[in-house]
Amino acid sequence: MLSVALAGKPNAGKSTFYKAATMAEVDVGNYPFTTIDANRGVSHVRTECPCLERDERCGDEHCHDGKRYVPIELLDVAGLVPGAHEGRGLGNQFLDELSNADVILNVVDASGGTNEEGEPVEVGEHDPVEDVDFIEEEMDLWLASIVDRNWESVERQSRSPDFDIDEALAEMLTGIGATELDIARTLRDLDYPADPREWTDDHREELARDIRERTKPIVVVANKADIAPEGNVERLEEAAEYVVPATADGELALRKGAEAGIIDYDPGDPDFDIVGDISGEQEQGLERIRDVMDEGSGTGIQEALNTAVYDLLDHFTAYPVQNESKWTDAKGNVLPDAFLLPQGSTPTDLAYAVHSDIGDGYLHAVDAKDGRKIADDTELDEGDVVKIVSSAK
Ligand SMILES: Nc1nc2c(ncn2[C@@H]2O[C@H](COP(=O)(O)OP(=O)(O)OP(=O)(O)O)[C@@H](O)[C@H]2O)c(=O)[nH]1
Repeated sequence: MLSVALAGKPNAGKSTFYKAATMAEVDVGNYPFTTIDANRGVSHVRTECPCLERDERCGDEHCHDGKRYVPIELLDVAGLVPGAHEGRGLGNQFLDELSNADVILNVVDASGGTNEEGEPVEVGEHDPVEDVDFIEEEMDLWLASIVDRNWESVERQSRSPDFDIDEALAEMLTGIGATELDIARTLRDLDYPADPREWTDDHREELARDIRERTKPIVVVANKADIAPEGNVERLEEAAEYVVPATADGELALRKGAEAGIIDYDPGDPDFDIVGDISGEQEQGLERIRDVMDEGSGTGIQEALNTAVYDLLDHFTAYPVQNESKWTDAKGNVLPDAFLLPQGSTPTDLAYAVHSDIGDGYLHAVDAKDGRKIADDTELDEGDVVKIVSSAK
């Protein structure tokens, strides 16, 4: 499962985001409990279900009337303060938790109501743009320290006649999610000496920064947009490439309201309806949330997760089925599974995502939308429904 990590200063709203995004709004068959442990839970990205192209909706728990929720893992990493990579506030332990993440959501307090240490100050007093750079810097320095710690070993290996720097670096960095391809691409972009003993600190820092950018891309969540002074969100949008204005508090209130049957809302909806009895005070609170939703893409929580997975990681959703005309599995469930795959994935990749035996026994695939056989090197697309024919049982 893809893994998305929430990072940021203390009090930026990570736990609120996490609570809202892992609430059991949609139960997904294989993952009945949304919380795996205290700070690791199941959340979802939202996409359009292919059942919208048919007369009937799938009607089960992961599809809400054509809104399809596909599981991902969400990690809530405790607040990071400047100097985290040197261990300040247990920061290096927390940074290590990012090793498993495929993409980072940097939750920033866009209201400027918390200082660089995450302590409360007057709203507008702190410049949230600083919090964009600081997380990147701490992550870069954390990675640089991993490279430093292991450099002696690379130097030692370099004395061997069959030394290969790509392999040595890949071995060092697979733990933080770097592949040999990431390393090869990074080394192609860097100007560096062939002998590791001639590398300077600058070479190592550059390597760390480049690998970090490749393996831990960042979406900035401009949280507390409901109370952010004018211009703050716009300045954040200028400071980083991917910025999503959000209200984590707002999303939590909406999900709780939906659970209690007071409001009609599905995660990621651009708006909500009040359908139950509520007090004047509650209504005022909900209208403030609506103001934020009107400005951006809903509360921003679903949008942030979707941006991370579909835009930054460049994944798409494919649906394997066993019966290509009914789009069902052996038990008759319609579109029972959805898989997130990187762009460029083929039917064989989908087969392997389903199960390694299905992948090993792959014979051919059929596009369930038109019933035609798909060439093995076809790049699948968002919403493809595919029957895989495999010799595996
Ligand atoms: N106004 C407003 N307040 C928010 C929003 N999201 C979270 N908060 C508040 O911000 C405070 C901090 O939120 P948390 O979720 O505990 O922050 P955190 O980043 O997890 O903090 P640490 O656990 O210390 O790292 C709480 O009082 C939240 O209610 C929001 O969208 N708007």
